[in-house]
Amino acid sequence: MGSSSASGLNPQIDPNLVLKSSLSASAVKAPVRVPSPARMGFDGKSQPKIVEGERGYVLEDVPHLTDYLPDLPTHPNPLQDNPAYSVVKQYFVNVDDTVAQKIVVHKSSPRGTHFRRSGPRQKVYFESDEVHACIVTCGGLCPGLNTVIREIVCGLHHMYGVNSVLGIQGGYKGFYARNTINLTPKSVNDIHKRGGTILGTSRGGHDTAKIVDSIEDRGINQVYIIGGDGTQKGASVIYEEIERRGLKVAVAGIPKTIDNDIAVIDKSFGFDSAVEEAQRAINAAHVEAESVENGVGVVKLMGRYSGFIAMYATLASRDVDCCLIPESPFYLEGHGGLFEYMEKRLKEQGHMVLVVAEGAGQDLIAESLRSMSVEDPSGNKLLLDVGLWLSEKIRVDLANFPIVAVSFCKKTEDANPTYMIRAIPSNASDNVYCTLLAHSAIHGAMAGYTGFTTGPVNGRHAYIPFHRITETQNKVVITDRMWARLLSSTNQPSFLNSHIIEESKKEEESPPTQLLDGENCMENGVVDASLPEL
Ligand SMILES: Nc1ncnc2c1ncn2[C@@H]1O[C@H](COP(=O)(O)OP(=O)(O)OP(=O)(O)O)[C@@H](O)[C@H]1O
Ligand SMILES: O=P(O)(O)OC[C@H]1O[C@](O)(CO)[C@@H](O)[C@@H]1O
Ligand SMILES: [Mg+2]
Repeated sequence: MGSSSASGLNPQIDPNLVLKSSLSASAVKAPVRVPSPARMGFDGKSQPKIVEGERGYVLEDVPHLTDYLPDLPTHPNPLQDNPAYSVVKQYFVNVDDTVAQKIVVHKSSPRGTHFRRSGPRQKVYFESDEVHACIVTCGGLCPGLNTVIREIVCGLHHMYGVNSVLGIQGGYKGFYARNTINLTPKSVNDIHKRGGTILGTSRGGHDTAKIVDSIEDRGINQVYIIGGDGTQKGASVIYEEIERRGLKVAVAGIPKTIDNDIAVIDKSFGFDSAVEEAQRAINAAHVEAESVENGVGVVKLMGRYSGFIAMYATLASRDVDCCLIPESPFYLEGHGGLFEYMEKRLKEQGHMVLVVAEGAGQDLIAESLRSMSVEDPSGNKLLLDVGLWLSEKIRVDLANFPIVAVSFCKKTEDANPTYMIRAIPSNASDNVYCTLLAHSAIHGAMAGYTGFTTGPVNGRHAYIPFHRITETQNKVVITDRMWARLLSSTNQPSFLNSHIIEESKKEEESPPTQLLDGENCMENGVVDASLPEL
């Protein structure tokens, strides 16, 4: 059965590659529960695992259990005997396969950054009946959470014969403050048809030591963590503590964010569903606005720091006259301001629809309300209600504008579908995407990878080190072509003077994350990752 072939880097890796971190040389020898400083820096954080190859090739690799437990035995992957999968030619991913972060290159470009390709490996590091997995969902809701839960449970069972999967209830704090539930293919069979998460979720309450104690006490050896940027930061410290304690426990993150603000990956699950649902709210606001003289519909959508939902909902709808997002500062009065544009628009067509991301204009509102900054239990800034504020401003202040009829803004609708768009079940394409994410995470954990997040990079699923997706946030680049498309489709002002545009262009000249760099991914659009291959 078991052959102990694995080292921190895959043993079959291209010999031309040069290992930059010191992991294999200094890895701890003892097999179980040995505190392992091997890849830890002085601050107790894992060091990035960088491998360099020819012509500027760089692999930003993810940790492997054998980095700190070098003598772990391997086992043949049970998928090779699975009638559904064994027919596939080359079902197993080659150990040297990596996914390029940049796909738009020039003749003389270096080969650039790569991530390890996800998918099933020939050898696995867990036997079926040895696996005790758990799943936790943290942060805000997002369409597709239940689908990911379902597919982890069913995938582990059907592909790897795993029967022990625990659901941790109520987010991170559930590890030490709540009972667990057993998840079986039968119990999760229909959950993808429901919104929310059957496990419950929460913000705050991340106590690393207590969480890892609970993992150890319960004998859990695969931890699947579904959540946004905060959750992935939490997953990273859990992984570090597990490595420090020398436990054979794989930690796999599955990125969840309705705002699509997670860097590196093409698109987050639930985003498409949310944009689709937002169309209904925009339609409703349009019908209302159109039905009265000078009617204005204000639709507030989610997007704390990133305006992707608002931007895509606007681009898709064609009924929106102005889209306001956190990345694009705006002002109300004076030349080039919102009110001037609204006057013009209302004179032209007698009604208008504004889409506003909840994080837009926060400075403006704070100025006018002189409010205090408050945080939620996870430390996220609580936002002031831009929808309500803007509707009120329009109702009161814009009515004083000289050219506008007295009846102006008699009716200003503040449609607030903010929470509506995240409580729905995922749509068809998100469902398929969630399945691939779940499978990808399972294959990675079974193959002994740990401390990773999984997601599509240019349409191919990859294992990405935690720090790569937590160090920056994905944002709409307002000097990029996608935002220009939006401006040209709504005809709204850019609210920027040429000086600001030049400054922001300069800022973006430093190497950005993949999604900040328009050239990588459909001109800073969202790559269609609905049917990527593992
Ligand atoms: N830096 C951090 N270190 C450890 N845990 C963290 C960190 N930041 C956030 N967390 C934990 O992660 C969980 C989720 O964080 P948060 O509420 O910010 O949601 P999120 O994962 O970012 O999702 P959303 O997209 O909904 O904001 C919380 O339990 C929080 O305590
Ligand atoms: O009200 P809650 O649950 O804290 O979540 C609101 C936040 O969650 C998000 O949807 C992120 O998941 C943000 O867009 C929004 O600001
Ligand atoms: Mg967050």
